[in-house]
Amino acid sequence: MTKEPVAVVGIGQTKHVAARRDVSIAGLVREAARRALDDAHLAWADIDAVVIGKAPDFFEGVMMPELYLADALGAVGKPMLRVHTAGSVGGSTALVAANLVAARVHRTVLTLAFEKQSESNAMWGLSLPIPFQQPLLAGAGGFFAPHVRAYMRRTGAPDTIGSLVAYKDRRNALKNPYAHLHEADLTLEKVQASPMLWDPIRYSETCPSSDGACAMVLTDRTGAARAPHPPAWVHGGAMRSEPTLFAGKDFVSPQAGKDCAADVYHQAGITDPRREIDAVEMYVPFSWYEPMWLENLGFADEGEGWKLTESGLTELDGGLPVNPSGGVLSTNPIGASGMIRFAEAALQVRGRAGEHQVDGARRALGHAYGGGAQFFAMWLVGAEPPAR
Ligand SMILES: CC(=O)SCCNC(=O)CCNC(=O)[C@H](O)C(C)(C)COP(=O)(O)OP(=O)(O)OC[C@H]1O[C@@H](n2cnc3c(N)ncnc32)[C@H](O)[C@@H]1OP(=O)(O)O
Repeated sequence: MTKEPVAVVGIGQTKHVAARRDVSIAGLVREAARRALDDAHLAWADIDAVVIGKAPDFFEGVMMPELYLADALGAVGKPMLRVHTAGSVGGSTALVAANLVAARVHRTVLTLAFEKQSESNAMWGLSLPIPFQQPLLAGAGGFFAPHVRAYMRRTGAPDTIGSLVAYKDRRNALKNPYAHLHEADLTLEKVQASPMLWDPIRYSETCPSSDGACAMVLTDRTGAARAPHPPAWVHGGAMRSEPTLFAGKDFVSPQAGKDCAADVYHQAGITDPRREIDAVEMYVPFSWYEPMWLENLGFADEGEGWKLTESGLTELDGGLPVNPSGGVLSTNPIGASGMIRFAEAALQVRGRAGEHQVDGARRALGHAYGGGAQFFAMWLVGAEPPAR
């Protein structure tokens, strides 16, 4: 039996900020969900199931928050499911929801991901005291900085690349009203002069810690036909995982990421991603991950990703715009960040991205990764229904 085509008919985000002190976690998720329903012109009663995701409970210090969120998300009396794959969870959550529609288990599913990091401290939440480990592994930046160094050494990339990415993404964020950081007076020189946090990652080359939520309404062909705005259609979606550490693990370009991208392209009939994909929302928490993922996702040959960044190809008006929304570098409510990438890709092909719209975007890739670069989730969405 063929799969049911899956359409994204509703998208909602909160305005991401350092601290949403005016709402509880329940209030935060409800705000995003309400906006997604409004976009789809649907009511809570139209939703058959809810799939929710967030990163580790350690981030807010609230154990299993989903246990009390059913009411806020209109899920009382309906199936509700939580997904967890660390930082990639927003992407995996959307894929689990999409698969429920594709398998005809449910017709219309609300999917949502969130993080309210102001209620904890992600840096120290991510510095787990594992016995016999070197003690200076401070936060995600401390973990990923050596892999960035390895990339620079392997490729000979000049040390200006990271600042070019950061400057681009922060300027794109100025066009996105939901982005956390709006630094109108930032210059490339200021990025390059910002304090070094985790060598070679500077303050302006790292993501902030954000409070935020993102929600989407996914539905079948019948639901899409009733939608008030053009839907985004899922052409391919995949997840892959690998352990944090194993002999031969390539931290610069993990095999699981390559395999995940290849699977998505195969499902979507993409043979030349650089030319066939119009916009990419890629999970870049530290700026150097843009050239690294350009290679991992098959947009550039190994060792060449930084050249695409340097050439301006990934700018909003370039041939392959990367993170038109401002990306994770401008907004990082960790659990929600993967879903924001998926949602922003969908906004692009729906033609509803506002000021950060990529002209004529017909196919876009949403990408998420998490853990020790070990969980990957991606989807490719299009303006037209899938041909097969
Ligand atoms: C899979 C993954 O997602 S891996 C990534 C996981 N996430 C991280 O590692 C988070 C990395 N970031 C951090 O740890 C912190 O944001 C730091 C260290 C960069 C800054 O720490 P703090 O100064 O304590 O940040 P805090 O959240 O209190 O924010 C203070 C102000 O600085 C701003 N800010 C925070 N980070 C940044 C940044 N990188 N660049 C510019 N401004 C920033 C905030 O918006 C806030 O401004 P506001 O008061 O006007 O809203």
